[in-house]
Amino acid sequence: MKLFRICFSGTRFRPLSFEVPKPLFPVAGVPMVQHHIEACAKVPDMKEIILIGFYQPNEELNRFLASAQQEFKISIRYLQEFAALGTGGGIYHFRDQILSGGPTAFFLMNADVCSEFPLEDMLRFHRQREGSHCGIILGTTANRKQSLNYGCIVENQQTNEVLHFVEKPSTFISDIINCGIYLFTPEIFSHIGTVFQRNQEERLQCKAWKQLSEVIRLEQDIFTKLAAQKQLYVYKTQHFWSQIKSAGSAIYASRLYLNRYHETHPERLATKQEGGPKIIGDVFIHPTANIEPTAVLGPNVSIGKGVTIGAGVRLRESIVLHGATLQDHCCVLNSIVGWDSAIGKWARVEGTPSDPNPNDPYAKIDSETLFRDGGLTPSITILGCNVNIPSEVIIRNSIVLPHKDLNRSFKNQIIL
Ligand SMILES: Nc1nc2c(ncn2[C@@H]2O[C@H](COP(=O)(O)OP(=O)(O)O[C@H]3O[C@H](CO)[C@@H](O)[C@H](O)[C@@H]3O)[C@@H](O)[C@H]2O)c(=O)[nH]1
Repeated sequence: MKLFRICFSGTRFRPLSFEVPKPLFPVAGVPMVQHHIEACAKVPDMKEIILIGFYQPNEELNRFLASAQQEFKISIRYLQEFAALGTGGGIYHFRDQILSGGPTAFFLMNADVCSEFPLEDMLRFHRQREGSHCGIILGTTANRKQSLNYGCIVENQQTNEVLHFVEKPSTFISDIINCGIYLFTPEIFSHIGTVFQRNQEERLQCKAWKQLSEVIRLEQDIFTKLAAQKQLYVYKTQHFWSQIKSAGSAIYASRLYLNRYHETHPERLATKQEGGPKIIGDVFIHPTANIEPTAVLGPNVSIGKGVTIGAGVRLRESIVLHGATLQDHCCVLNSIVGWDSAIGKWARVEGTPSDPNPNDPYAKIDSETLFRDGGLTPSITILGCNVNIPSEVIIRNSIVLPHKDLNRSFKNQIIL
C-alpha cells in the first residue's frame, strides 16, 4: 500500500494561497492534507505517503513534512513535477518511485477534498474483487444539477462495475459523482502508458509539436476507456464528503471535520474551562492562543497559533489564522481572518455563508464564481495577511488583499 497525490495550485483560494500553498491551509486547526495523512497512516501495511505537485518546495512545506513524519511514524516525501502534468501524467512520471517496494495497490487522493476517507472499506471492497479490475473510485451521491460539476459515474447496480464515466458532463448522466479518492493496482500504469506513448507519437508527427501539452488527465483520458473495458469499480460512501475549492468551502469543511473530532480527536475540541471563554458548539483553539474569558466563540470556529482575542469578542463560523488580533468587543461572523491581521474595537467583520442547501440531503457546496450579474457574489469575508481594520467599522461580504490598512467601512468589495 502506498501513496497519495497532492497538488499545489489554488487560484480560487486567493488571497489566502498567496501566503501558504492551499494544501497547507488550516482546516479545523490542522493543514488540509494532514487529514489525508492521518487517514493513510491508519491503514495497516501503508508503507509510504508521497505528495506530488508542481509547487517549488519551501521551508514551510519541509517543516510540515518533517513534523508529520515524526508524528505519524511513516515515510512522507514530496515529489515535484517539472510542469503540471495533469492528474494522470504526474503519477505516471513518478511511477518507478510509486512502485518501488512492489506495492500490490496504492491510494490516490486529490488534496482539495475533505472526507472521512473510508480507505479501509475501499481496501476490503478491492480485496473482494481482486484480479478483476485496476481501480476503485470512491463515489457519493449529488443532486442532479450539481452532479454536472463533477466526474459522473454510471454503475451496474448489482456489481458496482463502472459502465460509463464522464467528466463534468453538460447534461445529466448520473447522480453518482467521483470523490477524487481512488485505489489503483499497478496495472493502471500500463493504461496511462498507452496514452503517453500515443501522445509522444502525435508529438513527433506534428510539426507544431512544442504546442502539444504533456498533460494526461485520468478523468478524460483514462477512466472513460477503462469503464468501457470493465476495469473500474465504484465504492459508494454515505459519509461526509466535500470539495475545498474556495475559501468559503474551507469554513464548511472545517465544520465537517470539527464535528468528526468528537469521534476521532476529542482532545482537539475546546470545552468550557474555569476562567476561559464561553464555547458554543465545536471550536478548535490552538494552545498558544490568548483569549479573554468574556469572549464568546462558536459554533465552527478555529483559532490558530498565537492569536489574541479581547474582551467581549463574538466569533462564529470563522477561521482565525496565526498571529491575528481581535480587539475588545469586535464581532467576526462567516469570515477568515488572515495571518497577523488586526481587527479594531467594536468593529464588525461579516460574510455570507455559502453552505449547501440544508433541505437537500445530496446538496454539495457550490463552487461559487466571484461575480454574478455584474456584481460580487455575496460570500464569506476574507482578510488577507497583515490587514488592519480600524475600530467601529463594518466590513461585509468583502475580500481584502494582504497588507491593507483600511480607514472606513466597506461592503461587497474586493479591496486591492
Ligand atoms: N500533481 C498534480 N495535481 C494536479 C494537476 N492538475 C490537477 N491536479 C490536482 O488534481 C485534483 C483534481 O483537480 P482538477 O483538475 O482541478 O479537477 P476538479 O475540478 O477538482 O475535479 C476533480 O475532482 C472532483 C472531486 O473533487 C471529481 O468529481 C472530478 O471527476 C475530478 O477528478 C486537484 O487536487 C488538483 O489540485 C497536475 O498537473 N499535477
